[in-house]
Amino acid sequence: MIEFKNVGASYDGELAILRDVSFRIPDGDFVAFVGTNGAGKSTTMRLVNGLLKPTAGEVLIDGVPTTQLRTSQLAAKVGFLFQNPDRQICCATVREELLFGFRAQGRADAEAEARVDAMIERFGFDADAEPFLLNRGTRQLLALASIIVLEPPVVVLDEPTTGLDFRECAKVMDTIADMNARGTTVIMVCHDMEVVADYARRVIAMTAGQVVADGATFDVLRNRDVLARTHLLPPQVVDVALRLAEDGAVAADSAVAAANTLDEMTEALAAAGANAKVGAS
Ligand SMILES: Nc1ncnc2c1ncn2[C@@H]1O[C@H](COP(=O)(O)OP(=O)(O)OP(=O)(O)O)[C@@H](O)[C@H]1O
Repeated sequence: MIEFKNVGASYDGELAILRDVSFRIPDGDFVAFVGTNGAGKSTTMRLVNGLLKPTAGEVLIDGVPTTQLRTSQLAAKVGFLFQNPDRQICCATVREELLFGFRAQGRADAEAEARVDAMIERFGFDADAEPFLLNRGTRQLLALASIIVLEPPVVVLDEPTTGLDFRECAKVMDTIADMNARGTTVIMVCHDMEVVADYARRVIAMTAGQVVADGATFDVLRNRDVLARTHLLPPQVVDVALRLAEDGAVAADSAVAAANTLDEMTEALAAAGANAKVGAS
């Protein structure tokens, strides 16, 4: 469990970047932080992994304040994927890169080697390839794999899909969803509302260093007031559903107005079309 209790944060000790931020993330949750540039999302991620300590309130990991945890204890609990994979890639080969975390934790044993081998096979990596010569998507996957291989209970991902094409994005996100299905808590910052809609179970929306909404993904993404305050566009299917209801083209309580996904919208429109045909005949 990750808990923020009335957290404040500052980089220079004077200017408050976060103000009175509180939330709880239970084990196994999949939470997306969304909001405008500069809202404080990355700062929140740095507080979760202990890179930054709060200037007010407390950040608790399994009930222990991050101020009382050593860096190695924090690293064992929280894996962190930087926005730019090149900030964490540092080894000469893919295999070395995947072993790096084990070496840093002093446990590069036979089990570590076996897990690294399994990871290489799973992603189809070339074990001897030089990481910096790989394309951007593969470097991002390698950075992600080097965290997953350590099996931390919590992963924090700062914009994991930035700069990836559609297929790379799906591969990275499906890997993250798979980790979550096996029990890993996932906390990510994401600017792509389609990705958020497809994968996150919960959304925390921030603006100007404060939380403005925290709830089930579509409760937040369908809330016009929250969307306006955070300058976010809803996912396209939600946008169509909301507009049709707002324009009076469909009833506010209809299945079309309630559709959140492409499947739900297709089904609702097909059913509405079938009804119209029955009515016409
Ligand atoms: N290392 C730093 N030193 C000083 N100020 C910083 C630092 N990092 C971020 N800030 C400031 O803190 C505020 C919040 O930044 P943060 O990166 O947390 O926002 P964000 O919501 O993640 O934005 P983005 O979506 O652009 O990444 C911004 O005003 C930013 O300029």
